[in-house]
Formats: sequence, C-alpha cells, structure tokens
Amino acid sequence: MRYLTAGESHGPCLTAIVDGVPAGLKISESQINTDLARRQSGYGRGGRQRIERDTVEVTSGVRFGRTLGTPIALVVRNRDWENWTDRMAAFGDAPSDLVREVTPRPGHADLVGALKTDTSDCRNILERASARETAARVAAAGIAREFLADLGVEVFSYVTSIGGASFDEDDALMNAPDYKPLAIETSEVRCPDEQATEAMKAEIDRAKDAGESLGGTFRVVVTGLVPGVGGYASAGDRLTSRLGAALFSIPAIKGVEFGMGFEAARRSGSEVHDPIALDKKVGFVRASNNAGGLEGGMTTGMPLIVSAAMKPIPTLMTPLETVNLDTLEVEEASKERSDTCAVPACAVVAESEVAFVLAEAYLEKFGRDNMADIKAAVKAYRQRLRTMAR
Ligand SMILES: Cc1cc2nc3c(=O)[nH]c(=O)nc-3n(C[C@H](O)[C@H](O)[C@H](O)COP(=O)(O)O)c2cc1C
Ligand SMILES: C=C(O[C@@H]1CC(C(=O)O)=C[C@@H](OP(=O)(O)O)[C@H]1O)C(=O)O
Repeated sequence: MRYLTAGESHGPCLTAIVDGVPAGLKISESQINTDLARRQSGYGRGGRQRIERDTVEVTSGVRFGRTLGTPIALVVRNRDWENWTDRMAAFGDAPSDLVREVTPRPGHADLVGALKTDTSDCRNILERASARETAARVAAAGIAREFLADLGVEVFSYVTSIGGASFDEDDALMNAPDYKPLAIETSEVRCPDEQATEAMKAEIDRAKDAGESLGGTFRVVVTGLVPGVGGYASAGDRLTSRLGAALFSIPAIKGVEFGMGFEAARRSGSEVHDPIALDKKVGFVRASNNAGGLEGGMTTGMPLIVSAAMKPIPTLMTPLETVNLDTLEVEEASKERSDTCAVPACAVVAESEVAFVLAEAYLEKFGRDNMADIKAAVKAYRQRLRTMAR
C-alpha cells in the first residue's frame, strides 16, 4: 500500500491516491474526517485553521462503503483557495500587483528550494513545502488505519513535551502489553496529563507573546500487533528503517527514537534487553518493552513505541535576518500567517505515517487481495504461534 499526494497550500485542493489496497475493506468517511479534524486541532495553531474545515471526498476505488481493490483517490478542498484564485491561478498572467516572496525564512524550505529550482519567488517553494500537504497524508492514511483496525491494530499518539514543559511518563505503563494512556483527545495539546497540558499551553502563550515559536516531542504507540511483521533479511525490509524514513518525511521532524531510544546507549545490556517468557495462551511474551516493540527490524508483538522530536516552527513574528533575493540587502525574513506550535498536529500526521508502514508490512506478510483471505491468514498465524508455545 502506498500513497502519492499533490496540491499547493493555497491551490484549489489537495489530492491523494492510495494504491495497493485489498478489496472488501470497510471505509468510513466520518472516521477519516475525525482524523482530519484531529490534525487541524491543537493549542498554538495559527489563523489558517480558522478558515479550513477539512473533509474528505472519495472519488474512486470505493463502492457502497467497501474498497474495490483498485486505486483510491481522495480530495481535501482548501477553503482558503477563494482568497488566492488570482495569485495561485494555474494559467494566465501573474496579477500586476503580485507580491513576490523574496525574503526567505531561515528554517523553512524557502532559500534552498529557490536556489535549487532557479526562482526568486519563494512562494513557488513554500506552497508545497507547507505542511498543509499533511492533510492529504492523513486522509490517505485513513485507509491504512481502517485496514489495521480490522485486524485489531490500533494507532494513537500523545505529546510528551512542548518547549521546556514536559510530561514524564510512568515506566510501568510503557512496559505493559496493553498500554494506553488516558485523556489524550480531551487535552488541547494531546497530552494525557492535566498539569503538563497547562504548562505546555503556558509555554505556547509565552512564545506567542514574544513573537517566537516552539517545537516539542511526541510518541506514537501501536497496539494489537502480531510478532514477525517486517523483516531482518535485507536493509529495506527492516521496519526500523522504514518507520524512521516515514517519520523523517514529515516537515520539521528532526529526531526519532524507538522504545528506550538514546537512553539505551547509556545503559548496560541487562538493563536494556527485554527478557523472553512463555504464556500458554498467547505464546512467547516479553517481561518489558524497552525495545519499543521492534527487534531485528520486526514487530515483537509488544506495543510499538516510537518517539519523535519536532523543531520550532520556522516562521517567526519577530523575524531573524535574511537576504532579499532581489536586492541582496540584509532584511527581516518574511512573516507569513503561521502556527506558533504544531506539535499536537504533527503527532497525528506521525500516526498516519506509522499506519502506512505497518499496513504495507502486514500486506507483505498476509497477502494483498481481499480482507477475508488476509484475516484468515492472520488468524492461522496467531494459531501457529500459540501451538509453538505448547
Ligand atoms: C503540522 C505542521 C504544521 C506546521 N506549521 C508551520 C507553520 O505554520 N509555519 C511554518 O513556518 N512552518 C510550519 N511547519 C514546519 C514547516 O513545514 C517545516 O519546518 C518546513 O517545511 C521545512 O522543513 P524542515 O523543517 O523539515 O527542514 C509545520 C509543520 C507541521 C508538521
Ligand atoms: C495550512 C496548514 O498548515 C500550514 C503549515 C505551514 C508550513 O509552512 O508548514 C504554514 C501555514 O500555512 P500557509 O501554507 O498558509 O503559510 C500553516 O497554516 C495545515 O496544517 O492545514
């Protein structure tokens, strides 16, 4: 299962095509819309989110709520397009009063994109480098999420820090096989702790007042996985590398850690590796989950736990210096309307990327044609694992 997106931030719409989806998968438009709304939410988002009300239109590949096994096309309209029809027109001449973006923002794709593509109007770059594109990814990943959910696999995320405010998680929870923290969706920053939520919001308020921006960290957790998804035989099989690449494809992600992450490098082996035990009902189990549910590039059957770090938003209302691409004078970087902090939204995008990687890995292992055969293959596999443990 793979996806491709198209669309500019202020163009008419974003489009995604998802290929390789098995037939017979039930798709819920409202579930995709819920995920799109989750991606739009979060304390610290800017004015654009007050304009957009993202909803999906499915224009191919689904009939009477079930997939046909053919490419699925999804469209998310940009409501802001009506304010940009002349400045973003596909054809005709540029308006005579067009303001070109010639003061690239440090930290964004503006300067390097302009150098690379031989333009001095950074709008040609930022329209697509904008994380507006991630709305299309979340819509597309709705298909992957439905597929995983049908096999008992759930993907969720929560924020662990914003700026200097952090949520310090209980280790016991992270090591539990049925791990799920509470009250994520009710927190304005997707943090399961009320006090930490308030501290994170206060950080965002302070940053906004100072014309600053913030980044942070979040965690994506996946439960209900069978062991042995992914592979160890070749570099491209390893889920570690595939998940890492998928997460690093999200704008502003600068770090990814699995399970205990970098901390493992400071501990000795016996403190890090997860002892193996036998449970007569389910088969081989683990006493802990420091590996974050991955060994040898494959799922262990414990929850997949992956953390990521998002850098601060590049657009600053108190801008850094830049060089004007027309005059070559030093000036302030441009101040586009912008988010102050988008860590909660980014966590939802990360859920989507993780769901895609896992859906594809499940299809590799259990077949690709239709849901009935895939479900039967998963059931038979679980049964074999139970038999092995007896
Ligand atoms: C959900 C989300 C929202 C974002 N919102 C903004 C924003 O409003 N303003 C901005 O300058 N950057 C924003 N970014 C970050 C930029 O898109 C990103 O820094 C830029 O594309 C450069 O890529 P890089 O940070 O990976 O180098 C956002 C990123 C995400 C994931
Ligand atoms: C529009 C969204 O986020 C945008 C991400 C973004 C950026 O530079 O990444 C810049 C801002 O938008 P614009 O493209 O209008 O400058 C954000 O509002 C969205 O997430 O839906």
